[in-house]
Amino acid sequence: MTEEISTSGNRSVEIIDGINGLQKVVLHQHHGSSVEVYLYGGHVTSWKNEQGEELLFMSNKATFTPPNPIRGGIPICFPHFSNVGSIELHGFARNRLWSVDNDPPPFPTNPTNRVFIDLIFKSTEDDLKTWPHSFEYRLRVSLGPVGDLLLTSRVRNTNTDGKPFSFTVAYKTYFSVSDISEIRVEGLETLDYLDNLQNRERFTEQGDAITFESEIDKVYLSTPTKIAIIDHEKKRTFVIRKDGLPDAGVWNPWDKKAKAMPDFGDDEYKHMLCVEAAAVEYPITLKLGEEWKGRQQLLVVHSSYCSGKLDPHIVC
Ligand SMILES: O=P(O)(O)OC[C@H]1O[C@@H](O)[C@H](O)[C@@H](O)[C@@H]1O
Repeated sequence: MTEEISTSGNRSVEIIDGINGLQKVVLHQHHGSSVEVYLYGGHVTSWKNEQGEELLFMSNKATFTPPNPIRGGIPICFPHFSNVGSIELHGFARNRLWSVDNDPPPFPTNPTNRVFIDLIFKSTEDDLKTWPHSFEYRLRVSLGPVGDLLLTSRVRNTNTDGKPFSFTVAYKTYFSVSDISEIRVEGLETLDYLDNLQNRERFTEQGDAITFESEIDKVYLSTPTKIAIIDHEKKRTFVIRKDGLPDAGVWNPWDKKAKAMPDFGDDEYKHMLCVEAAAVEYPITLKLGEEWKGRQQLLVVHSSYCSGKLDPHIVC
């Protein structure tokens, strides 16, 4: 089934059947970049540049079979990130069916030259039994004229009992990298982090860019609004720009954990890195009718990118 939502010039938004018949929305920009987002999980599963190269990692063993999460792309962790209380790891939003939101509340400015889709997720009767709060989670997925990917989340408290609720949230972004041992991440040096491999104890990072030689599972706290992932071999740098998401998870399972994961290839850890724009340290509390907004923009710049300067417009 194909449903064309809009076309303007060479830009288009279509809904088509994806893997296992799960519906996906495909956004195309006029110069050839594209994005795919599954209604299952509101999950961005593909982001391609003008040359058609995939920029996100997706495991060859990923199952697109509800109720399992999809291993790769950008799962949305909500109403909590990580393992808290009785709810499943990383919350239930990534394992539920979202809908197209045909009449979202307006944004302060209308995007020009962008293609986008609005999705909405509300909890099911079953979800209310484990997390008894009504909410509307709206997600706009938007592809820009230079191929940048912008995700905007808006969460509103719609609790009929008038009670506030608190949540944590993350865009668990799996970046595709040439070789993890050659990757550097800039923007997290000297920051405090919680180490999930050491009972979430708090430590302070050294002054150098982050490099990778073993398993990592950390949440960096109060991070800057820009983080760069530098991949020299691919001659490209991902720049994450974020708003409303002060923290950043960094995860790679490395060899032993990779082997233990049924939906992940033994060697795939070499070609992925999760950097997760998040609000974790201080949960967000919303009173009835209040709304929270958090944005992540992903850009790719060439490797002539200046080390130590997080401005993608500066080329050395
Ligand atoms: O296998 P999942 O549920 O997608 O989670 C994978 C990893 O996700 C990371 O974000 C967590 O910090 C890890 O602790 C976790 O193991």
